[in-house]
Amino acid sequence: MKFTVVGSGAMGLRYGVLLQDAGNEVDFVDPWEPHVEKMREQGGVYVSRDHEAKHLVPVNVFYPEEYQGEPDCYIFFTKQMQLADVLARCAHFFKPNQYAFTCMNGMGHVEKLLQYFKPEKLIAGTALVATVLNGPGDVDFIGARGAGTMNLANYTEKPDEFTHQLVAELDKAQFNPNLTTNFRGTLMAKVVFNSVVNTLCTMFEMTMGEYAAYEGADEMSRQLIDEAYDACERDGVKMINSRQEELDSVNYVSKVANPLHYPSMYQDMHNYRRTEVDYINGYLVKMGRKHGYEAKTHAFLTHEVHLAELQKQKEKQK
Ligand SMILES: NC(=O)C1=CN([C@@H]2O[C@H](COP(=O)(O)OP(=O)(O)OC[C@H]3O[C@@H](n4cnc5c(N)ncnc54)[C@H](OP(=O)(O)O)[C@@H]3O)[C@@H](O)[C@H]2O)C=CC1
Ligand SMILES: CC(C)(CO)C(=O)C(=O)O
Repeated sequence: MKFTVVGSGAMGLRYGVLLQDAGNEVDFVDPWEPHVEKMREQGGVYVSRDHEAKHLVPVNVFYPEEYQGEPDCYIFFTKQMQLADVLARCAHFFKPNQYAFTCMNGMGHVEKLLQYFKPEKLIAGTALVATVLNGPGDVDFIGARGAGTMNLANYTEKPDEFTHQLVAELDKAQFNPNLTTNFRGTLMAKVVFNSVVNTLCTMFEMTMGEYAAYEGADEMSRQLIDEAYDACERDGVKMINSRQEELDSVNYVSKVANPLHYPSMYQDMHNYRRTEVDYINGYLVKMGRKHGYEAKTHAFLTHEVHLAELQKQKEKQK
């Protein structure tokens, strides 16, 4: 299969490099100049696994404006706030027969992708794998090969032949894909997960393992999960997990799978960048408000993260 990764940061590289290893043709598109220039200069991207075995993997990398490839499927992995701009810069090479696949965190991307791709060509999911971009041209895949899991669903909730081929390729690349026919329920499960883990680890500058080891963590997680589910259920989302299963997932992924990982939101804050909080906790707040429900803790946390972003901006200017 032929893939083009759009947004070749940490996760774009993880999906692209492993699909390339599994025998697919993969191109990478990214607008971040230092990153693209570094990969061109060194002849690829340096890939480590859990900070070890750093090696160079050759990749074909392009700026949006110069790209002319014709893949079967695009894989989108920008940050939520970058997507609209990146899509506009890439629009010249999108064709009506091509598929769009993404496992970005948060919500907001679906509507933007539907401006460029037909509903029957859109497949979205979630990835329970941790990846860190150490800097331009240098990525670290956290966790043993094949250890992570992911869910995906068609926007139409009707898998076609292409979807099954995509699942087979993701399986060969050891992403452990699970195809569902519940689009919003699948995506919202990860939003709820991230609204707990990403946000709290960012605010308290701690790893997922440190958070989950705190004796009050279950009570905190449960409060956020309950509010999130109350908002989702009012909006008619059929959640794929029960509230208890969601809490179990927070604990398993934090304690067993990735205890040493600082979630991607922490990495953004730490690097003085904007976070995706408006698309995670903020999204849940808006969803609740549509139905007269106030997800108070999520609203408070959204403000807290924005306050911390402001402080980081001041720190950067010093
Ligand atoms: N990382 C992870 O473990 C996971 C991430 N996700 C999700 O995947 C999507 C893509 O995230 P991810 O792959 O982490 O994105 P990255 O942070 O790796 O890259 C996205 C963009 O951020 C900017 N950037 C990244 N690193 C730096 C740096 N050191 N200095 C300056 N700018 C930098 C660049 O764009 P620019 O210069 O324009 O800012 C880059 O193109 C998001 O929705 C995320 O939530 C989902 C599961 C796990
Ligand atoms: C926590 C994690 C890795 C999911 O496992 C994630 O989604 C992130 O870091 O943003």
